[in-house]
Amino acid sequence: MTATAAPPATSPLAGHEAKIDALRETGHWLWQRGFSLGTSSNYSVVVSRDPLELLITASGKDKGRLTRADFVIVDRDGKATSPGQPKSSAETLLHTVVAELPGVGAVLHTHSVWATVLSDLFFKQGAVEIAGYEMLKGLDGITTHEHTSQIEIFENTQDIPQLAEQVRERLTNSIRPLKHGYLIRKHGMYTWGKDLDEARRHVEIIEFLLECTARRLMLTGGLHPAS
Ligand SMILES: CSCCC(=O)C(=O)COP(=O)(O)O
Ligand SMILES: [Zn+2]
Repeated sequence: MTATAAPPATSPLAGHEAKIDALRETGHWLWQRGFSLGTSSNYSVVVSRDPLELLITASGKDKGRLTRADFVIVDRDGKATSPGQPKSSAETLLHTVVAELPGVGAVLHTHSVWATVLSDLFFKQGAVEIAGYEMLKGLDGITTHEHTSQIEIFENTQDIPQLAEQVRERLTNSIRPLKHGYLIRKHGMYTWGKDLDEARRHVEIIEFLLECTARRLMLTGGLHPAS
């Protein structure tokens, strides 16, 4: 990752250099893994809780080569906190809706091949069901392989406010709230964590589990995810 100029002292980004560089390094890592190719994906960290403010990637940037200028500070409504900043991610509201949850410090959106394919293959079932894998224990709060995780799938849309409201309803659902992450059909994955390290771990773990699911289907020749 190449060094780029620090934001000027008058910029709303001033003082956030460490978080910016951590997100830049995250983008480079996700790009290397093939999870954030080209301009796909977006990433955010919470920089203020009350009022809620996020540091988020600007829209349309190559995520493998983010510069220190490729970031925006937004409020809970997804609006830039001051004029003159670049346009924030087109999916900003999908970050703010998750970041509103207490305990969330970072949100990562990726576009891996396996998440994209499985989000379509399992769309009619509503979720990818993942059960019995030791690697499930890499997800916050899971302590045994004897666990079933449902990675829910939302239909893709360009109407991000409407999708954000659907996600909000599922995040706050009292019976079975979304945990760890979700998929958007033929699009990608959202995951989050208490901080950037945990969100990165969740990306790795969920991607591993999705790849296991997909490769198992390919080897066994059928859509029998629970068998
Ligand atoms: C070729 S990626 C299409 C847009 C998208 O899904 C994405 O994740 C990146 O959008 P952004 O506005 O955050 O650059
Ligand atoms: Zn996307």
